[in-house]
Amino acid sequence: MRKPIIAGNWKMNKTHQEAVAFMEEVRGNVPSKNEVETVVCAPALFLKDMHDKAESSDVAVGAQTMHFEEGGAFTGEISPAALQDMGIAYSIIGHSERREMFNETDESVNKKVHAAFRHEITPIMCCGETLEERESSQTEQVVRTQIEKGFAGLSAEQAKQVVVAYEPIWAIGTGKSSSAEDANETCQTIRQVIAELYDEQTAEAVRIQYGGSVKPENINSYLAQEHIDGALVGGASLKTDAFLQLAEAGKHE
Ligand SMILES: O=C[C@H](O)COP(=O)(O)O
Repeated sequence: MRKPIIAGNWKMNKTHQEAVAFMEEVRGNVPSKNEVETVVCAPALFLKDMHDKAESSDVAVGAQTMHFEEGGAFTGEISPAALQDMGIAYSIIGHSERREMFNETDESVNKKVHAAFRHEITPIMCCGETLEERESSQTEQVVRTQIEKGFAGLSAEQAKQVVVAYEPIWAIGTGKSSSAEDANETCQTIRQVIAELYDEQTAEAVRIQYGGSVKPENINSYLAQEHIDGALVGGASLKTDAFLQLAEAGKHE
């Protein structure tokens, strides 16, 4: 039985004041982490204060990206050691916006996943196809390559702890969500690729989120699917009431 994981990705939104106020509002109201993991991935500037505000609540705070190096001359970057030092236990890795606008590749994604494990950070590793790739029937091959390269060199024990976020790029922030059945089919492919890389038991343990225009009104249809274990939510995670509804939906998966 895989525990559902609902994660918000705020992207470059909110001020520090708004971020801390959000945590104040949600910290006592999210479902128990024994039933569903709830994470808010916020701009790095706010992480420490959000984490402090969460105290021992059931909502966790995550980063949206991190570097794979321990430290050094990487202007503007955030080290995994710094995240770990602040108590940050999750990081999104390889979001399509990072791949498209900040030159992240399957190779750097793989290095970041390894760095996350060195620092006790759970990687939320993103994959997904463009509209062009989908329309030319390349979805399976694209996702297969992203998973094979992203998981390279991980032990089975590490692989089990990776959270994969399947986000068809054409469904991100567009209001055009993938049908739950189509999303499930690709998530099943992802699980199959992991089974080929490792074994069935490892593949069955990996949690796979769907992301792309998820909101309180449609999350249940995704969570009802066999291979979907949660959601990575952008726009709808910015409002406390919607975020709490999404977290609550995870509880009933
Ligand atoms: O990381 C989240 C995704 O990019 C989805 O964003 P969205 O829910 O605004 O479509």
